[in-house]
Amino acid sequence: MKIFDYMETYDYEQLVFCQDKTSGLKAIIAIHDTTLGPALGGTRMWTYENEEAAIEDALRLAKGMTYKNAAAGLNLGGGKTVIIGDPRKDKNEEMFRAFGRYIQGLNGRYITAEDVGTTVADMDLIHEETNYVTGISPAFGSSGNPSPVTAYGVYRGMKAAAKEAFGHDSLEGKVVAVQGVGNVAYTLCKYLHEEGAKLIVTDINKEAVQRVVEDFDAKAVEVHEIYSVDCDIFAPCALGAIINDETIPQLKAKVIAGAANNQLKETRHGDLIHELGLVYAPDYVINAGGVINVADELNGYNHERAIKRVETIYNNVEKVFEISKRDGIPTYVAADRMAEERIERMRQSRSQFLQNGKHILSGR
Ligand SMILES: NC(=O)C1=CN([C@@H]2O[C@H](COP(=O)(O)OP(=O)(O)OC[C@H]3O[C@@H](n4cnc5c(N)ncnc54)[C@H](O)[C@@H]3O)[C@@H](O)[C@H]2O)C=CC1
Ligand SMILES: CC(C)CC(=O)C(=O)O
Repeated sequence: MKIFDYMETYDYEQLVFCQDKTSGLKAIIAIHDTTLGPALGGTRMWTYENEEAAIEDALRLAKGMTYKNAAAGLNLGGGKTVIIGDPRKDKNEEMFRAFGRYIQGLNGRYITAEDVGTTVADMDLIHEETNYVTGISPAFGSSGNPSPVTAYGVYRGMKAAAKEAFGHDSLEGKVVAVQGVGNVAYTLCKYLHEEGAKLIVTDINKEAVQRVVEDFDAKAVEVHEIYSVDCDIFAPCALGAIINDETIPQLKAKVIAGAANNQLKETRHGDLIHELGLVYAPDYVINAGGVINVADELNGYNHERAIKRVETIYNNVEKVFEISKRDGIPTYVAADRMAEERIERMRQSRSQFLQNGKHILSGR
């Protein structure tokens, strides 16, 4: 990968490599765009096949955060971190504190939160070194684990997608196939079960599967079977790139609505599902609940206010479908358009106060 070419093509601002020999920290912070405000996005810890895969993941996820935050109406830019390592074996206190010092060094350009492979306890360790971290323990007046709120947003967005596909937003009796039943999807399954949906689930972690089978009467299938099961809604809630050439022909669902980031392997897969008439709720629109929740901390956390804002995911998904139908474009393009237009509007309105590159009041 030619890093500067890639950064220039997709307009990335900054890529930071962090290394600490004592703790074993190897982290990559990607900051995509800070037009709307400081870049906010989680820290993922994962065992990447190689360094290039880690860099690519950080870059793709950071860009997704720019679009997610913009589409959710937040005054925040997009960034993300990946830490290379096995979250079950390689974590230690020094690692997260060293990482916290790197974040502090960015002086507020990047604010972190948890993501796959990291926990509230890890965020608390980062917080020992910097205030530019969200989703720390509620004891600090923070919002804690974002996953349950992400799940609520996905549930609301799924209802909006069901309305588009089936004419009403009730999920009672609908069969939902859930791929990956970790932090977000466990709570999502709870909402779906409570509404009377039937669940088919899979996960590489057998204990996680057992939990939803027991708690929510879900039917378990093998990992490779989840794409082809008879269902109304496919909810990808594990990792990205699962909408691809191999999986699309297998899908029986009419709706795709789930929590995973970067669900489309390539943009052409978004075109393909559109042509096939599938109703796709774009990933970063439907899974914005967690970031909306942690972003609320920046104003002094208020749970009710945050949840009210998460409710708007329903309307945002509806808006995407409207733009898609109005302009005859796939929903992923409609979502990008919605986000890009907001960023551009804000860029323009800010420039009203600039003359020759300097602010007209402060002269800076
Ligand atoms: N946690 C949050 O608040 C947010 C999460 N997301 C995204 O949602 C997705 C899920 O996040 P979490 O629930 O927090 O992560 P998690 O790590 O708790 O859950 C993911 C689950 O997927 C399973 N999994 C991994 N590969 C699999 C495969 N090939 N087939 C089946 N299952 C597989 C894992 O075993 C795990 O149980 C991720 O893509 C994440 O980036 C997006 C927005 C916010
Ligand atoms: C987990 C969130 C708080 C932020 C994030 O990184 C995301 O939405 O993907």
